[in-house]
Amino acid sequence: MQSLSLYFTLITLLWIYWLWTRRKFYSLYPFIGMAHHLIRREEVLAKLSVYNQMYGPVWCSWVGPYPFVVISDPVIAQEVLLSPNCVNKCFIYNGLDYTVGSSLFSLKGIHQKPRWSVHRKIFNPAFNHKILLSFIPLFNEEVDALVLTLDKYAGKGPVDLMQNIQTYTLCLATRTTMGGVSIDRDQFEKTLVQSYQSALEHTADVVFSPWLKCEFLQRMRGKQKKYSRAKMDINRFVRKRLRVNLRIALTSTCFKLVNAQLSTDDSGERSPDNSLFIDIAIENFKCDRFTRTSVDNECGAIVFGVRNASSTSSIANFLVFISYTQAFETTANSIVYTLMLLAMFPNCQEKVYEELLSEFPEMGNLNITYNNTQNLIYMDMVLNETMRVLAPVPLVARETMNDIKLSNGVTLPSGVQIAIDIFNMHRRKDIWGPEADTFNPDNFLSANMQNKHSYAFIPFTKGLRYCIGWKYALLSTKITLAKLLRNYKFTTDFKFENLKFVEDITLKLQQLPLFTIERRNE
Ligand code: HEM
Repeated sequence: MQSLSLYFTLITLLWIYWLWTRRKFYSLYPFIGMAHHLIRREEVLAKLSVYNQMYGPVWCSWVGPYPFVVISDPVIAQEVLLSPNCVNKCFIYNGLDYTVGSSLFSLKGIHQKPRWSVHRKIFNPAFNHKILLSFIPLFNEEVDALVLTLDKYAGKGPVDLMQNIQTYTLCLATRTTMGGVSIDRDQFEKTLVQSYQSALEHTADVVFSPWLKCEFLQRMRGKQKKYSRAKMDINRFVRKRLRVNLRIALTSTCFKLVNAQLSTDDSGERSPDNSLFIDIAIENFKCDRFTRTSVDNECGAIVFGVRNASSTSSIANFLVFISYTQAFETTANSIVYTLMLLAMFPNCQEKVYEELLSEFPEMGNLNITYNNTQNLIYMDMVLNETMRVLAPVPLVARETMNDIKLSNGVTLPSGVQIAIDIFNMHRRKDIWGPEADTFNPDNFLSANMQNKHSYAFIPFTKGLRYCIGWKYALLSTKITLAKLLRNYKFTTDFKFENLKFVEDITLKLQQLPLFTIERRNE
């Protein structure tokens, strides 16, 4: 017996040695695979890049017991993103269900209960072109308020823009998804944006280090109080807004019923393709297609990702995550990162400014229209290049529901996890040229885009589960950038080469550069 266990120990040690020494596996450890790389989030993207160089654009490893295929090849990414067998998100997103509650972002499309496709169909109309156009006056109004705020910093020392821009995009997200009522910006700035930051930090912790769901560990790290205060603030705010909107909706239903008895005229009714996100959620609640929890989760998630407070008492229940991130954090990041890159590459900033001067020759409060945004061709190139070189969501992940046969001859069995490494795919030198790692808006000249695969650039992903808010994000970002860059010049001492990236579900910078802002006189 003793010699048998000695024999097995020897075999195991030899096996570990073999894995260790073979170049192919030299850093993918047995038993845990690449799980240890997820703990230090500032290393994830750089490590994936090393593995991509070693194994090519499609390779496989393990995260604990889960087989993980990592893809940075546009052709294979397209096959995965278009496959109905890959519509489910990977197990890592379970961390979101834990903190946010299930929302469109993490819902599954499993065969018996295709909840994701049902919710997606219901919400698509809230993001249609007509609705988007109706938001333009509100976008203009909010940027004007932002410009007033930035005036305080013009001509003064270096400033951190992120807090101001996040407050701004949070106001926008709230007003456009939860109804156009005006917002108390001071309250947003002092409490909500900070609460959101804490909540987001906690969500990233839970997603990448699931053991941090343990309340005891949170307490040991001294973060429990901060997180629960954040969740209370956010929950209070969302519930207040929901209560007001529900009250208005239910009152208007009563009015409609009374009116219907008095007359058959229903001209006051809002057409279904002209409804806000919250209206759609509430309509579905009234006709029993959504539960009250679904309304809470979907509205909370689209703005904040807040989970139903009564459903669980754990510290992380209803914390913030990704759709909240989607609705305003990714948008805020894209705006600040574009300003940052233009500050680092002043020639590009001058080209944007010249384009803006010819579109808006007059100084003062601009009223930017949809047509104006369509004329800003160079601005489009700059925005695309920002999202190429700094992919706002660097990784997305799926799980196969059935076997799927890829065009490279590989069959992925059901239950395999797939990560699409958008960050490194956007920087592949064989696709984007030898300067792929630097910022050059000319990459998006139509002549340079002609021979590129349509999935080589996917900041909002493509395929079945592409970002529902992509047009909203692009339009609001363009209007914001146009007003800011027409009014101010941005500079920074920070160098592009010194940027260090953190995979925090969205792309973060280890150190965010400070900006100097100067008013333009022309
Ligand atoms: C620059 C801004 C944005 C970027 C880069 C972005 C990017 C993305 C990406 C990459 C995904 C796919 C995630 C995955 O497959 O795992 C996604 C999904 C999603 N996004 Fe966005 N997003 C942005 C803004 C927004 C906005 C403004 C909203 C809402 C108003 C939004 C709502 C959503 C939702 C609900 C999903 C899940 C869709 C589904 O699974 O059917 N996003 N986004």
